Amino acid sequence: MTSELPPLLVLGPPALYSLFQSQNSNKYRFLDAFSSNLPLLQFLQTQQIHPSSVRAILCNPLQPVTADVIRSLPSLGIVVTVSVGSDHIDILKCLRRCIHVVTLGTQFTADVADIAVALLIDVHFKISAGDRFARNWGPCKPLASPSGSKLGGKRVGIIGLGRIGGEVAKRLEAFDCIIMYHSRNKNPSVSYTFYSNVVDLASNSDVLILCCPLTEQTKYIVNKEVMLALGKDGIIVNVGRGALIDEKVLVQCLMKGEIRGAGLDVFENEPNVPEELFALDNVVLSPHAAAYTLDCFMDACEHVAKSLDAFFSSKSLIISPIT
Ligand SMILES: O=CC(=O)O
Repeated sequence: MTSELPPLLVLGPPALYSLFQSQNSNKYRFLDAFSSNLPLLQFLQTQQIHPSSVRAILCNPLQPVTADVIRSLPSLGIVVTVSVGSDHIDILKCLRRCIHVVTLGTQFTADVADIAVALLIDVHFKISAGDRFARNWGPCKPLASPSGSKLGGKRVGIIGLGRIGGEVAKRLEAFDCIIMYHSRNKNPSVSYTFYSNVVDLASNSDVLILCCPLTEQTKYIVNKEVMLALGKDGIIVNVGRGALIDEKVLVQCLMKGEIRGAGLDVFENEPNVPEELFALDNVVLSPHAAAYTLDCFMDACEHVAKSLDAFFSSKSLIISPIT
């Protein structure tokens, strides 16, 4: 009987948890609050669920777990997010209430790093722009302007040399790029040049790749000054979070040619992408899908399943450090 199963409140688009649901429909009663579009308490009422019987939330970055949500659920004991980042969760409120917050560990690292490199290659070599051109290639049409230079030898500044940033660095070293970085702290185990100041990193880079978490300190870490320091030949790639960049300024810089191009997997107000970007050939857009592979989903499901099993059977949890 599904009604005897523990309720699992799902906040986030169904695509991201449907695999988990298909594997665990005999363990939990899935309550899809995201698709209902109703306020939470009203939604629970329609499901005949008392708020105090909800002990677990499964979520992802597309729907915030706010202080209000947490307050509405007096027995909440765990929030599991199908993401590495936790900026969509009111962590302080969870800490105060002793609610476990479980994020992913390394499940998405390799794929996100691959996509960061893919976005860079696409913008630099104008692959998507060339694709659009080739589809309408007529006999008298000149070729679109070529890419300026080789990728090898480019100076790549990575902002956030954590797990993903480290993998991006490894991949781009194989392309003969020169790696430098900015992080909270200098990493003594790497020989890449460290910049404690992002403007200095940008002035010495041809490419900036954002791989850091979104926090109060990193919001708009790439602002106008940083973009101007990177300059008109510079490319920005963002696989972190949209609000790491001042998006309005980014749009202006791209339109005015104050930077050369951008590869963006994340946006400030997802799912809204600034429309001005649609007409620009120097931009490659991706719908926050860097970890959208079946392999990633399977690994993530395993981690989520273990965490929820441990919680509901009162075993100790595998908690990834919150970055
Ligand atoms: O955005 C995706 C993640 O944080 O894993």
